[in-house]
Amino acid sequence: MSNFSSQLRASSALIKRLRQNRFPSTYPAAAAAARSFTTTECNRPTIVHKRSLDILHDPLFNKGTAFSMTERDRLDLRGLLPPNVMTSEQQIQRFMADLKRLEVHARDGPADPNALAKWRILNRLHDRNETMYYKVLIDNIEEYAPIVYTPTVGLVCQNYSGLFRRPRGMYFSAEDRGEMMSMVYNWPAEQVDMIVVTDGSRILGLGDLGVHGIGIAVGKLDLYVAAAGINPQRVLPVMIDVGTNNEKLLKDPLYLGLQEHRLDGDEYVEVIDEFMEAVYTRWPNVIVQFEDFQSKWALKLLQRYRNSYRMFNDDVQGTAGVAIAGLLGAVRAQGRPMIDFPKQKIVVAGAGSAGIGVLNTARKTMARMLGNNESAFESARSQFWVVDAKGLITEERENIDPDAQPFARKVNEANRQGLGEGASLVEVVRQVKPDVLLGLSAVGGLFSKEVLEALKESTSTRPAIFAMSNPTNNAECTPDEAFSIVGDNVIFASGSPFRDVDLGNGRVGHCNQGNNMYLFPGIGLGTLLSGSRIVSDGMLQAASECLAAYMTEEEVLNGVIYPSTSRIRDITKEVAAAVVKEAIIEDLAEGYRGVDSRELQRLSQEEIVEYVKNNMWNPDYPTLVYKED
Ligand SMILES: NC(=O)c1ccc[n+]([C@@H]2O[C@H](COP(=O)([O-])OP(=O)(O)OC[C@H]3O[C@@H](n4cnc5c(N)ncnc54)[C@H](O)[C@@H]3O)[C@@H](O)[C@H]2O)c1
Ligand SMILES: O=C(O)C[C@H](O)C(=O)O
Ligand SMILES: [Mg+2]
Repeated sequence: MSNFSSQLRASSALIKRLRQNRFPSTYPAAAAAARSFTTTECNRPTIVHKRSLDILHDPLFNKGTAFSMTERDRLDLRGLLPPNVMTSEQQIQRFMADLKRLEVHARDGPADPNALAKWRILNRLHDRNETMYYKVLIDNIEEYAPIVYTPTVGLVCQNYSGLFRRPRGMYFSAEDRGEMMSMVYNWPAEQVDMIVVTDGSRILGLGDLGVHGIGIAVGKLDLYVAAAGINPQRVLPVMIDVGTNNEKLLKDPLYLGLQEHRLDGDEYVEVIDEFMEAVYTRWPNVIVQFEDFQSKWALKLLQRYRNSYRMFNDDVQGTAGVAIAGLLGAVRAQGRPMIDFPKQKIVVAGAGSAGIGVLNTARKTMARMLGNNESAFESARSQFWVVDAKGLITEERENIDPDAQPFARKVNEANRQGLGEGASLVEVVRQVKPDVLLGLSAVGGLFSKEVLEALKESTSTRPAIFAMSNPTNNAECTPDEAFSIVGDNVIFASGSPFRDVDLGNGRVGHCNQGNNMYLFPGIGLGTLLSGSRIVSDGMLQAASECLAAYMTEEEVLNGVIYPSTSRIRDITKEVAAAVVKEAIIEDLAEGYRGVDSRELQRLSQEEIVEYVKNNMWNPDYPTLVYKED
């Protein structure tokens, strides 16, 4: 038993007795009992008549991270705050550090020097008035998605210790093992539709940010509300804090999470298992989106849970769908039919959870187009050249990651191309002359001048560059670099938003945002409204195909392969409808609320879209009626 849990257990008798203090002081016996715990009049406990979130949301009683563990147990706060208990001095230190940081960022900070300041103002509104917050967000989504979501959300996570004011969501820490099944009941909502959970181990391309990664779950759920119309009262951001391997955070006295190295192996899996069991016990219909788990666990956990729970991994599956839609758009932009996709030579830089997700799905998509059999699947493999931190992956690679193994080039194939194990990205691009260069490496500037110069020799009439790593500084190249070095004709997409490029004479080099935000809200909403117990490959494929088909011929020929963010609510509705339809076709749809599976089966395509639309929450004030308990 850890020191922490033994302290807790020893204090349980005391907790029970202190609970008596809730009696009003007109009860003489209780008042006397209360007095027996106080030494002087001035530290006599304050009587409160609320617990849980009501306490945190009441500025009169809220102590934030300074609630002691015994107080957290007494007031049903366990799990509603990050695990590290702070002193009031530390709280003030964090606040002051944050205040000063704003000045620093205003002088020489990120591209939008006011981004963090805007985030704070929006965040305060979020804390005060949710309906108004989402109205502002929906009505100005193009302007504020980059603030509440990528890229600013990355900066928010990096500075979370200073930005933290009120908790949002739940924290399950390694110290909560054995308690999660009861802790979930500390969350006040009877119904939860969407959970986005992270363990903070790989936040965007920023690495292990530990408990501060909760910001990413909050940002994703903001899009669930704004784009998919999930009711904000039914979303739950979750941080599973199993420690951090970020040495800076481990040494930082102001870090909000557990200051120990990450759990690993069976111990780690047991924590995630316990969390999954707990949330599905309380909310059997919830959908859990896994977000920003390091690749080491992302793929394993997906395989572990995807056949028994309603869950998906956004970085693996959402990203793959968005990338495929973009890759098909790039084929169309060359004036060729989508069915020519299997002829594309694709160099992928990055073989982590996102890269592997894209590779597997792209290969399957090609195989389907080539006849959907074993030999089609085998021949599709040869379209990909995969480069990771150690260079080109071939079968000669020692200790090759099993997930990357299917994409390792045969040695003789590589040699024929003048390449060998570990060849550099620039060599690979020079020799392969690919149609597409796709980056999910988290390395900013990886598509250097040399690499882009090499891409000019592409055999494609219109090469495509996907610099998908986030946030902005981690993009493999900028659209300016792409258009100026490779040429005006290039198709360009990046994970984080950039401005379009002025090519002169009124021509525009379009910068597409190739981000999984175009799919995950629709996948979640479609799964919810279909009532499917799992998120099948077919449902994911339907989502991706819907996004691919959303763009008109004229748009793609102009280099526009993804919709603008201003259309995100519309595309999400369409994607959700495609997911519902596929669930019906696969006989997975069990219905939602008053609509059962038979009724769903009778709906026409238009009626499915209407059904989705009618179930999307809108930011309008409801009429309020008061009733006594
Ligand atoms: N646009 C999107 O929608 C989207 C979605 C998911 C992930 N991403 C981004 O993708 C990036 C990677 O995510 P991940 O989970 O796969 O991370 P990861 O850290 O697991 O994988 C990174 C991969 O890049 C490789 N790499 C590192 N240095 C390299 C180099 N110099 N050349 C070539 N490859 C190199 C690594 O070997 C590894 O295979 C992150 O920046 C993330 O933000 C973007
Ligand atoms: O969060 C994003 O913007 C996309 C993606 O999920 C990522 O991890 O980079
Ligand atoms: Mg992610």
